[in-house]
Amino acid sequence: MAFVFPALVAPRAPARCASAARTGARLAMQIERDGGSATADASKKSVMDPADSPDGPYCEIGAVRRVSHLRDFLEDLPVFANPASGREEVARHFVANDDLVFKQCVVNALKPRDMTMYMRAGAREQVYFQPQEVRAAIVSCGGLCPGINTVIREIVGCLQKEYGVDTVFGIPNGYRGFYNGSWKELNEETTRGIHKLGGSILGSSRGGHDTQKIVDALEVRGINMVFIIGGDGTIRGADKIQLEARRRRLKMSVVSIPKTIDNDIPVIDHSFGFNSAVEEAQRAIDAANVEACSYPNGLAIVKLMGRNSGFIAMEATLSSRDVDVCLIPEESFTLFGEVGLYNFVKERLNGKGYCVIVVAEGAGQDILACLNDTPGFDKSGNRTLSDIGLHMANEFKNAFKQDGIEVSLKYIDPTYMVRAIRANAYDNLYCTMLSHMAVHGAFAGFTAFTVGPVNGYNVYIPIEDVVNVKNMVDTNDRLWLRLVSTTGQPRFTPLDDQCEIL
Ligand SMILES: Nc1ncnc2c1ncn2[C@@H]1O[C@H](COP(=O)(O)OP(=O)(O)O)[C@@H](O)[C@H]1O
Ligand SMILES: O=P(O)(O)OC[C@H]1O[C@](O)(COP(=O)(O)O)[C@@H](O)[C@@H]1O
Ligand SMILES: [Mg+2]
Repeated sequence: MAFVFPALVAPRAPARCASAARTGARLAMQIERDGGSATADASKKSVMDPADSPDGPYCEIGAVRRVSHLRDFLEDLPVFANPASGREEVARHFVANDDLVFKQCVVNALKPRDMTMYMRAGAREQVYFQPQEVRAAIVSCGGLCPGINTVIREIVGCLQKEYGVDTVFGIPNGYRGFYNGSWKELNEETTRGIHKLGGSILGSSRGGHDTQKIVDALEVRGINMVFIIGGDGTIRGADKIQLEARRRRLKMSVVSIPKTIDNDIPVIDHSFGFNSAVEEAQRAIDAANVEACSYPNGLAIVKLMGRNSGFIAMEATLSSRDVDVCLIPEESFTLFGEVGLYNFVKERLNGKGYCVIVVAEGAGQDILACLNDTPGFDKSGNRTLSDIGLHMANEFKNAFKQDGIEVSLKYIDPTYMVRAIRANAYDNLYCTMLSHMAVHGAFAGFTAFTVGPVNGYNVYIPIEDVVNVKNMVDTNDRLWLRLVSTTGQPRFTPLDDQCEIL
């Protein structure tokens, strides 16, 4: 089978391409030989000369991000036909292991292209589990996020309805529940209607990850598919579980379903629940706007979640358009001084008559760090944040009083209200696709992977690609620049500091 990419016109390749076509062909063969668990590592970049391309137009080959397969450490693993093979309407949508999705889809024909490719997610023709042997477990960890229940429901639904699996357990209260809690059987009945609920029917927690105890519990109960819903911390925990399962040579697919309200997981387009959160955050901004414009010198501050990444604040601001200033962790600011926020607020009150500020909870932590002696940490080891919104409100209240200016100041903190809602229609659909893809990946024998959309296509991503990098707002990107042009906010840092940051 030829390994052919959709034609992508690019400049004629330089001389180094002479052996590249051979490398490409080698890569194609390797993928084929491995039954599709694509084996090229990230360093294997190569370029195919147009003259050598069987397809005519120029194409480039390389950098397929490999997803681990159980066969990598278990020899002679039996392979079976997908139980849905007999259903023509399903079988025609089987995804081949050499179907790939480019990470970078917008290219400049004259510039080098990031050739990273991910394996397209979806049901495979060949599977490595028989439905009757599967014993699956689902756990949710870390902070809540709209859509967790939809994910739980859809994993159960896909396992049981699409593949005919009997046994699916729900693990209570996060990682600790594997070894310290009563597991609950999940099925159509116990998951009916849960996609309309916020939170997680399984419960969640921070801390409590004990790799040995978790894998012991999984081994004792004969679990061979583990679906782990959680954010960056959870994914690091999932990585440890899969490594230990591999060390013990267990036939166990460990699958991460990325969850975060903060949208801080890299590679994927955005995380589930984020859309619902932005929608809900706007309600708080609406309220702030009404309060601010209804009183003389109305000033409203809305604090939104976003520990290290200000995506919710940025997108809620951009979609609301009623915001004067948006502050995110990615851009430092000063409250006072010539270029400080306070002066800008005064200008808006003088000009427009009122002012609305949106602040992500992780913004301005450097300002607060000077006031706190020792930083705190939660049970997962995340630094606990001081309340920047409240601090700003108090500081401004005092400053206005000192300046003899009467203001009507309202501080709105809807953080948990934004996080605890049910998923909206968009996220319910997103979670459905995501969960089904996770199940298909596990049945196909893949492990140590996470799943999510890249350029709109669901793909399987090696866990190692997402564990140590955070997705953050790029303040040089056009989305942030658009926000700045909407709000008209300047940089609230002295020019010297700006140079340092740049
Ligand atoms: N480095 C790590 N190794 C193992 N487990 C971890 C690690 N970091 C976090 N965890 C576990 O993952 C779970 C969730 O992590 P947390 O940071 O609270 O939320 P999130 O996964 O949403 O980022 C917790 O049970 C925590 O103990
Ligand atoms: O639930 P807690 O412990 O109060 O934590 C709040 C934190 O959880 C989050 O909502 C999400 O954090 P995680 O995705 O890491 O779980 C952050 O935005 C916020 O800082
Ligand atoms: Mg986290």
